[in-house]
Amino acid sequence: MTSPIYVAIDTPDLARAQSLAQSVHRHVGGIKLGLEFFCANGHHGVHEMAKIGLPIFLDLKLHDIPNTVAKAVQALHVLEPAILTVHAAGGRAMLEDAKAAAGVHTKVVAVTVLTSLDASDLNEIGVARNAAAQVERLADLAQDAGLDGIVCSGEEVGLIRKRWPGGFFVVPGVRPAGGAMGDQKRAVTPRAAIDAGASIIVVGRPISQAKDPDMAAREIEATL
Ligand SMILES: O=C(O)c1cc(=O)[nH]c(=O)n1[C@@H]1O[C@H](COP(=O)(O)O)[C@@H](O)[C@H]1O
Repeated sequence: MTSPIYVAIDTPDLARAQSLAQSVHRHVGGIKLGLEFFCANGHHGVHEMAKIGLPIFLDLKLHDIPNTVAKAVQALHVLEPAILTVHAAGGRAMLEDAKAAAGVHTKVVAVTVLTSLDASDLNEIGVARNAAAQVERLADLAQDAGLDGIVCSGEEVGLIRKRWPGGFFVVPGVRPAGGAMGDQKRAVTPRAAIDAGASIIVVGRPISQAKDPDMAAREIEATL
């Protein structure tokens, strides 16, 4: 069975990204490339990483007016990402246009409430409800707009899976028991995320900062 672990390759250094992906490629199901990597290496970098032979999750969290996002998604077609992220807070028209602009082989998923935010952060940006209620609302919008799924924390994925049984759910910010949280605030263990209904989990620093990234990936895989 394909591993549900997508390793987040968060570095601007292409050679380091290649070496990290090579070292873990037998124990992960895909590679997630985000803003840090893409701003430094662009299309060329994505093409180079695709040579490793794993699906590419392009996490650019697009969030702009519908026309701009649709044109950006079209410009990414040539990269044929397996998964692409947009922000649900961009609204219905932006979500619909992003999905329409994506190729048939690309899953478009909407980021709901970042896993680095808690209730007090939400309150500061004018969201009075708690994270779960806000994720629920944005997940309903994403489903209505025809997206493939959402990104949320492991604390909410069980609730959303019940409302949207066929959805594709990405859970980042997971931490092995006792692992350093860093900037993550709504983290669960990889196993808890999968048990609650995650389709895939995104793991960055617990693998990339480990002394032996391959061993760290294997240890996480063994818990699933
Ligand atoms: O869209 C994402 O992947 C994402 C959404 C979110 O809410 N939280 C989140 O941490 N991420 C990404 O998931 C990865 C988590 O990295 P670590 O905290 O190092 O495991 C990073 O690449 C983040 O950009």
